[in-house]
Amino acid sequence: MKVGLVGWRGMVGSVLLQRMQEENDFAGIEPVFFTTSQAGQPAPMNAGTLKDASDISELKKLDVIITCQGGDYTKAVRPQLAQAGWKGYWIDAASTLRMENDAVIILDPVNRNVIDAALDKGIKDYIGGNCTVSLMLMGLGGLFRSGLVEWVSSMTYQAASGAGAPNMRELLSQMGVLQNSVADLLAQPSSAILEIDRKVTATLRSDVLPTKEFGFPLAGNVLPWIDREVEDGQSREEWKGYAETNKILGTKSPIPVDGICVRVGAMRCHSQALTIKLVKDVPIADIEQIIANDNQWAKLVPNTKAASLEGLTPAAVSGSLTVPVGRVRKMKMGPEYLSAFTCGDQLLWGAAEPLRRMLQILKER
Ligand SMILES: NC(=O)C1=CN([C@@H]2O[C@H](COP(=O)(O)OP(=O)(O)OC[C@H]3O[C@@H](n4cnc5c(N)ncnc54)[C@H](OP(=O)(O)O)[C@@H]3O)[C@@H](O)[C@H]2O)C=CC1
Ligand SMILES: N[C@@H](CC(=O)OP(=O)(O)O)C(=O)O
Repeated sequence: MKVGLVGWRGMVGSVLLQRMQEENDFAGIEPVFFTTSQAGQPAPMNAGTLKDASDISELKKLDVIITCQGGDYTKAVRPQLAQAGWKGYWIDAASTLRMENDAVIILDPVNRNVIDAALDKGIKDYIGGNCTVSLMLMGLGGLFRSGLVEWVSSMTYQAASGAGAPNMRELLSQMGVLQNSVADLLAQPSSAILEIDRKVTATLRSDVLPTKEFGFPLAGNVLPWIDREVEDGQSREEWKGYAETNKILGTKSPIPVDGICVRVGAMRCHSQALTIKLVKDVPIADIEQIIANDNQWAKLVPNTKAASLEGLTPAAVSGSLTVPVGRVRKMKMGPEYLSAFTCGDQLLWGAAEPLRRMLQILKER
């Protein structure tokens, strides 16, 4: 199987490559590495030289193309390949094709049935889902698939990495500038906290903080809008919650999913606080079993202070495939109202992992 890799050098692509190497996914495939900017330079893994990612005649030779290059690349190249009669499989991290009728959103621990049915039908485009949606479903897919969810409100706490590598750097730079602005006062245990706070706030509001990427301070702040405005006052990130969840699950009658998506100063893990309206009163022990037994990555965290602070945070989860789900309890609104909190690495299950697993599914067929 000849597999083309486009965007392997970027942040998502590097995580993908690393995971493919860890899982020995290169066994049985012939990788061909592409670039939009460095054609002719040596490819990784001694795989010859980098090919031009806009060269349709080279791309046409491939059985599978995996791209993490971004939506503009998808928009430019996928139609040209179709026009050239290419019949291979297209596996993509970008959102461009997700909602197309002849594309599937891939998250195989949750929707392997949908993926298999699409492969049987001859569908060729397999697209990774939005990170927030994928992470919610990795944690709580069991509840959805057991038909227990009437609706979900998801309030997110999304990491800087979702906005890109330069944004992660900017967050850290902002943290450094804030710390420096009060370093002398912090060094004196007797200094007044309100003086420290006043200086930090002045720095946050000044133009000394680097804000080229986010446009605003993220360190010491939260940003209650992600992506562009769509309709009804929603952000596009919030819109994806409903659209992509239902497409991934292949629901016949859509389950309402809505909430507010917020950027916070975490590095690469998205967290979400969920209010779930169940279709009926289900004992909490049964709910915990459904969550814990759904897939090998979802991990139930006991609803205690110690366990939550130990295991249900970006600091605990970063770099791991585990998707902890905790704070599971019935809410005061009534026995059908469930709260939960989940956290996951948005570059792994939120981006790279579903892509490499899709390639494995193709190899098995
Ligand atoms: N960031 C995220 O959380 C998620 C992103 N996605 C999708 O993946 C796409 C890529 O995202 P992301 O990986 O963050 O993008 P990056 O900006 O990290 O990488 C994209 C491309 O930029 C080029 N590039 C230019 N300079 C550099 C450099 N110094 N180091 C590395 N690459 C460089 C590379 O292309 P070349 O080698 O051709 O020059 C690379 O493939 C997004 O557009 C989005 O569609 C999907 C889910 C989550
Ligand atoms: N929008 C996400 C990251 C991302 O790339 O999402 P999508 O794959 O749906 O474009 C975030 O900012 O956290």
